[in-house]
Amino acid sequence: MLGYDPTIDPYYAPAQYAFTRQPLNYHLYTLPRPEALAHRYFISDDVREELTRRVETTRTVAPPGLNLPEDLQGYHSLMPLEPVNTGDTRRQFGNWYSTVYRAVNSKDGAPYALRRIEGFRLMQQSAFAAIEAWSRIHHPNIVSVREAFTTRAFSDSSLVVVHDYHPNARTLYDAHLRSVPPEFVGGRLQGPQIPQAGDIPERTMWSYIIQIANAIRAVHDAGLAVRIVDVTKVIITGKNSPVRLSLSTERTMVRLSSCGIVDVLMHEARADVAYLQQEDLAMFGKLIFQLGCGKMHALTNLPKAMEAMSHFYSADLQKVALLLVGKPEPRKNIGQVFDMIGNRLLAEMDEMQNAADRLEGELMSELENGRLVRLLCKFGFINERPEFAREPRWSETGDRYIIKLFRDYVFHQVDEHGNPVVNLTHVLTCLNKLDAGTDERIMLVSRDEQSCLVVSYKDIKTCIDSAFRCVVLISSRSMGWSHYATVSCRDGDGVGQRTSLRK
Ligand SMILES: Nc1ncnc2c1ncn2[C@@H]1O[C@H](COP(=O)(O)OP(=O)(O)OP(=O)(O)O)[C@@H](O)[C@H]1O
Repeated sequence: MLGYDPTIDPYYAPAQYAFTRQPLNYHLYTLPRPEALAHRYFISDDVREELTRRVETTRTVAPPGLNLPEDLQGYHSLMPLEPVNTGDTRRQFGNWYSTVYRAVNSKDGAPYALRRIEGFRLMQQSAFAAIEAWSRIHHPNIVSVREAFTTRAFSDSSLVVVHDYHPNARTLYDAHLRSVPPEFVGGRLQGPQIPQAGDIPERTMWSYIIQIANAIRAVHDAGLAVRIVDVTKVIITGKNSPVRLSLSTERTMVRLSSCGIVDVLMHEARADVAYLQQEDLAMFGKLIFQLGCGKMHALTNLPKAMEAMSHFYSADLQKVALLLVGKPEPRKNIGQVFDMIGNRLLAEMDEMQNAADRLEGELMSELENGRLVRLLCKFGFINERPEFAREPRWSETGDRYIIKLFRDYVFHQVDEHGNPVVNLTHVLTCLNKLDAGTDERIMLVSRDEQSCLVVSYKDIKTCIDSAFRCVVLISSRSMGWSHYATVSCRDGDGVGQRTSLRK
């Protein structure tokens, strides 16, 4: 591609385990595109990078020596999503040691997030009833719960709860409250980063509040309680960049993770749901104070926390936080939060619709690409086959000679000095016209300039279809498939014909 410099490699090193991968230039397609061209052929670089990173993360494998089970009740390829430590630094879930793994389900081949709680003994099967109730909740701001089981595969008695997997998810704690020591990035010293009150813009705070409140409402409406609304258990699962930088801020998607686990762990305690729902609200209020004040222990001194919040956030936001951490009372419920946030909800809706519009736009620019790839594959299958070399139809007097000439016309253009012309727009235009089979005529000239043919895209399309069907037929015969219906190796308009083959 024009301007492609393989030495400039936007190399991305995944955070968890380093591995080597082939350099991939994310901007490969975008350079030849003139800025003035309104129509864009490919999704934007930031979306492509984000999605590529997700795919890449999904395919990372666990380093050797972790001694993980090969099969865990139908899940394989376990990969820890957090450092697997021993000793004092081990990660805890309440009073239990816990680790989150990614694993692939053998039945559907999809990756899932498995939270393992160590040293758990199931006393009553009914403890899993809550998981069934949770698996019926499908909400954009809740990480879906799939199933739960106990296992001895880790050489102990563990509880495993399976959730949907969101590659590259980060907890709110990691994103906003974790202190980062000074470090060298690309040869430059950066940091330290110490979270401060007011670090998170008010708009983002409202977005978090609305999304989490929305999730809590769905859970309460289903007669359940979240039971753990915590900065380490709310994950950021994606970012929608602004439609236009000047118009809006980036919108971040957050989801409650770890749902259903406390219900199983505390099954025997049998607490009243209304009481637990009040606890959810208090935990939610605490989370707002933590994020607003930039520290975990914000609520140890409420007046000080309020003062810090008042410097950076509106009175409305403070009111919501205060309501939530206030005394539990029967009339207090998550609906009250929505009564208080009125207009902010509309702003959030605007952001969501803008984000949806933008993604739809991105989709539009990729819409034709699958079709063009299929066309290019057809081309690849039929062009330059040595077995056709002696066939008269591919010779200079044969009807399929135009496929060769057309290939040169599309890909092997040269300028007046004989230098290659690399013009993606020309290729895409030709392929689109070919796929549509337009009546437009073009002049195909052989390299030695001895032959010259004037043909329409429709003619070329017919030729390519016929040649491709011929290749498919020969290939299917060699595989023992008998010709069943309409495949024809003869020339003719193959448009709309279907191929069905039977062994
Ligand atoms: N459903 C999920 N999909 C993808 N990643 C997840 C999912 N749930 C959790 N994670 C990731 O797994 C890691 C560990 O999650 P965990 O909830 O244990 O957070 P934590 O910060 O380690 O909290 P704690 O200190 O309480 O252990 C985090 O990086 C989190 O982003």
